[in-house]
Amino acid sequence: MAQTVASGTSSEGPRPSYMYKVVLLGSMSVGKSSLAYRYMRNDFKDLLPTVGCSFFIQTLDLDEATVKFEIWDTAGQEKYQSVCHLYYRDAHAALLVYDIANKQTFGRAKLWLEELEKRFLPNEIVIALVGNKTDLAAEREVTTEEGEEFARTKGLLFMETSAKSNHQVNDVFMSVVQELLRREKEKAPKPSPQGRSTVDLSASGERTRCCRS
Ligand SMILES: Nc1nc2c(ncn2[C@@H]2O[C@H](COP(=O)(O)OP(=O)(O)OP(=O)(O)O)[C@@H](O)[C@H]2O)c(=O)[nH]1
Repeated sequence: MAQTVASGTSSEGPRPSYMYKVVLLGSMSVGKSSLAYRYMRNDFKDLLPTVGCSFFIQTLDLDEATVKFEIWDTAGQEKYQSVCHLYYRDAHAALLVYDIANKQTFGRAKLWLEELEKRFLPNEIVIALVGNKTDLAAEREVTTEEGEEFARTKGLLFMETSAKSNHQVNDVFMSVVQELLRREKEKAPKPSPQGRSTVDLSASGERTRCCRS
């Protein structure tokens, strides 16, 4: 994954700095833009449908690292689907968003997962399944258990949110960051018994990418 120069210091020495691209995918009107807007501005308002893609940058100063998040909000309308892969092809993480009050959008999230599975190697990208609009509890068509079960079988992070009532929006992005950082740690050089570092060559440098574009 993309590690840039060390920046800042902590009690344990210089803090590493990472840049991650996170892409929001899902059917039209599930609330992708609203989630991004809530996360970036802590606000909720009626937004126009996304045209193509919009892009935000958020910097997080965490204890263990500085993380620069590039958040790519894609358009859910069918007419933009053919260009979507251009937006997610070098992503480090994807949020597959559906509307808990619209079962069809849950089906579409599953199709998005198939698409990502074709284009990325296993574990190459962190994927979170996000059931949005929990404030519409009375209209719910997808149970929490259905979402959880699907995420569990596919090894995805899972969370239900409401961009409107600000339910777990920050938590979704934070759990994605934590998972990305956990994977960074896993790949970090491990000290050998003699005290010398061993480097996992398969995990260092540029990521191996799948063949499709
Ligand atoms: N009740 C409720 N409505 C929401 C929530 N999030 C978004 N909405 C509404 O759902 C509609 C679509 O929201 P957007 O954020 O534009 O959805 P989108 O997925 O970005 O849509 P596209 O840009 O067309 O792909 C808007 O009317 C929002 O106000 C939520 O958490 N609860």
